[in-house]
Amino acid sequence: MKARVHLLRRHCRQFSALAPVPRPTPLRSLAPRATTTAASRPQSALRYPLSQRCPVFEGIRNQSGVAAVLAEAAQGADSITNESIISRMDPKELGRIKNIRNIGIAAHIDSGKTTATERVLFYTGRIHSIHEVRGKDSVGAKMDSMDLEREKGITIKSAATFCNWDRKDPLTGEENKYHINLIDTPGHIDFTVEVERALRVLDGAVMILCAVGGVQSQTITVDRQMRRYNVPRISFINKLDRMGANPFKVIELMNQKLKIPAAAVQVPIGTEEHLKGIVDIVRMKAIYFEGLRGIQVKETDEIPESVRELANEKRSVLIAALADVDDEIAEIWLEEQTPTVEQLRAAIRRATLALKFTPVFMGSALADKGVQPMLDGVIDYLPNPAEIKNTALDRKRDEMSVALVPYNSAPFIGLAFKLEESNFGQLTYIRVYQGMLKRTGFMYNVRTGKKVKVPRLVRMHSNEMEDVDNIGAGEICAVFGVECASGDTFTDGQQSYTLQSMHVPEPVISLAIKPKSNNQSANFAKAMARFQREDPTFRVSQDSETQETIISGMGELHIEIYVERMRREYNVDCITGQPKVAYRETVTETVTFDHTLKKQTGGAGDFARVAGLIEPTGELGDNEFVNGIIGGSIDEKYIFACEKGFRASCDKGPLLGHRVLGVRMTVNDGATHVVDSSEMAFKTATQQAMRKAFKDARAIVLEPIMRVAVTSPAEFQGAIVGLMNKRNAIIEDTEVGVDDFTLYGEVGLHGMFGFSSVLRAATQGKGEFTMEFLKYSPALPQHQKELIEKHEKEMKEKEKEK
Ligand SMILES: Nc1nc2c(ncn2[C@@H]2O[C@H](COP(=O)(O)OP(=O)(O)OP(=O)(O)O)[C@@H](O)[C@H]2O)c(=O)[nH]1
Repeated sequence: MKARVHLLRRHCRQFSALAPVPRPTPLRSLAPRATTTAASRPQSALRYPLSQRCPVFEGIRNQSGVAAVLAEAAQGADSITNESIISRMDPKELGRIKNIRNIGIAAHIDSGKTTATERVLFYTGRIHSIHEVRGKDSVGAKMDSMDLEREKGITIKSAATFCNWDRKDPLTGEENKYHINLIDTPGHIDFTVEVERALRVLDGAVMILCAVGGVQSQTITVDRQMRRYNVPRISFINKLDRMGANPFKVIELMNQKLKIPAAAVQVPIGTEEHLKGIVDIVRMKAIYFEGLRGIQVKETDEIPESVRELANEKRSVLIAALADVDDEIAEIWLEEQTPTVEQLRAAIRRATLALKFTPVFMGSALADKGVQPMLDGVIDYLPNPAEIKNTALDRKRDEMSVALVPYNSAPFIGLAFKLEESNFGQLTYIRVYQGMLKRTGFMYNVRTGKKVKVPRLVRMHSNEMEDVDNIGAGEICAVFGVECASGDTFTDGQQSYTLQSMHVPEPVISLAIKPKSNNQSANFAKAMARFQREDPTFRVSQDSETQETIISGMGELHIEIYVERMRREYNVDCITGQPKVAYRETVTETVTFDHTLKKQTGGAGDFARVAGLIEPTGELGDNEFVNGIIGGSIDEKYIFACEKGFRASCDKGPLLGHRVLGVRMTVNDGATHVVDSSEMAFKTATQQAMRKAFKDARAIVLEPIMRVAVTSPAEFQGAIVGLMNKRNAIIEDTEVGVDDFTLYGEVGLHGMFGFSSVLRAATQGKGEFTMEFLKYSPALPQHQKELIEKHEKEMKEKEKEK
């Protein structure tokens, strides 16, 4: 089919460009044929007796309604389709859920996420005036509620809000009030976990791109994250008012660099300072934004002469792109017909939900243009909660994946995806997947087995909240006073289901930290505990030798922000050490060991003999301990001590004292003394054996390799390449734009400390860079040698001090 479509493309493009704008006919059905993870098993699965496949649900066969749907969903994630769930939904509930959208806004730094969200809140009547990010009125945008965010003009924490969008469908004339739960996420890579957790619980997303910057490094990261969680998206090219804005170049880059086909559903009427409005090329209408802050949307059939040809051309491109991903449009095309507006709109929705396509909207949030049609796009093309297949794991059935049913009348299942300390205690954000959450009701924490009361239930509006009595399936809310960890599943106590949590990246840098004065220790400890609870990428540990507190995070900015928050929010000034790279250690060869610990010089002695081998596991992941003892040469209780010794050695590797990755130890022989052997002796013997064998097994130091993107005006190209070469970077790609230059490469993290000031100096403050963890790789031999020598010297000095 695809090949034929390609062959006919040129001919059809011509045809479509000349075709008259079709007259809208009543919309028949906008229901998608396929959804993101829509199951393929047909409903006829119900013909088989349930008890044959799932004894748990034996007896439920005769039940009808919700029980039958739940039983079917419990057969496995693929046993039921979203259409089947929706078709049997109570009409009132269906009416409610069809009008809900849970969406996130994600993009590269400074693309205008917060600025666009501010407009969304204004146009939906949630706020009554617009304040800009770094605006002259010093108020700051609603969603950047922290002082630090307003001062720095960056989003640090994702913020949730909700709003209602009254919409009259232009094709059917149907009027509806849509309830939109919206999460604005930070753009900076150091706060990427905020994007991860938002995407984990949202049903759809708006990806914002800059009309000048195009596809930037962080756009690629966000693209990856959206794919990781199967999140359908619409795209919005912002900043059309900027000099050099070129939305079609951006779409070309999207098609080249992102792994999802994209095509415009709008074209601009003018760009830069001539931006006047946009043309909706699905319905072929010109749209202008008038009145205070563009609040009045004026639509006309008169497309300005200057963009008429462009609009026709881009409409053909849109149809061609859809024909590649949607059979219905492909067929229409092969028959040399032009799809109707209804067919086009339905195809865009189908393809978007099936993750095969992203429709591209455009405008300028700052110039108050294009935001309302983008909101209409959220309604038209992003899924309601019932159109997304959400799954859980059944702990009673070997973690089998089962489907969740977004009915209010189903048993409650929710995920705590974000925690925040507030003046009223811990605030826990929950996405309700199934059933209802009620104020003063009870829920059970699956991890701890504890029953907890829900004393207060709220909807969040940035840092403000609105009390509610209950929250239905498919919605997002927050509860107060519930002790839990981020990623915990809550149920009604009857279910054995758990929800998979989000991906948490490993921290890559760490530094020693302590309060300046001792009387701040209590506050310091409080702050540490809170930050750790709220942010899974911020870790706190204690160095067992120096007793120093070590904090680890995703980058210099991440750590800097926490140190600053400690000062502002807890009145604790801190002294920090130099940032350190989180190196790792591993072995590259298999070696055997046979080690005896023997201290038997009068009185109670120590005796333990351990023998076996250590080897690489083949993956730089968890370490493994294997009990290979046959015949009882080491007693079972001492084997456990051996494992403890091995794990302790892995926490503090023999080369540098950094964590060990990917090592397997097998203990297959040993000896025990009736009197002198003890758990302690076996633990110590294993540690000693590990220390020696580790080095014999050609141990190496691994360092975090970062994926780096550096952008600056083109004149600094040479300087940037020089800076990266000096850091032994592998330069993967360079891009020279009209007047800017971007370099993509991989660099060892240790070379990147202090890079922001070096870059600033080399580019007159005009260069920018982003970096994110890519992988662990062996450090260069010379660097390894230096690190090991330095570590050994420090250890000797410490020894002397003792
Ligand atoms: N010219 C122009 N500037 C814009 C537009 N939208 C936003 N900006 C400016 O771009 C800067 C960044 O905007 P934000 O809304 O903070 O961007 P963001 O994506 O939320 O930023 P982070 O969350 O820090 O990544 C601000 O100075 C805005 O005023 C636009 O449409 N046109």
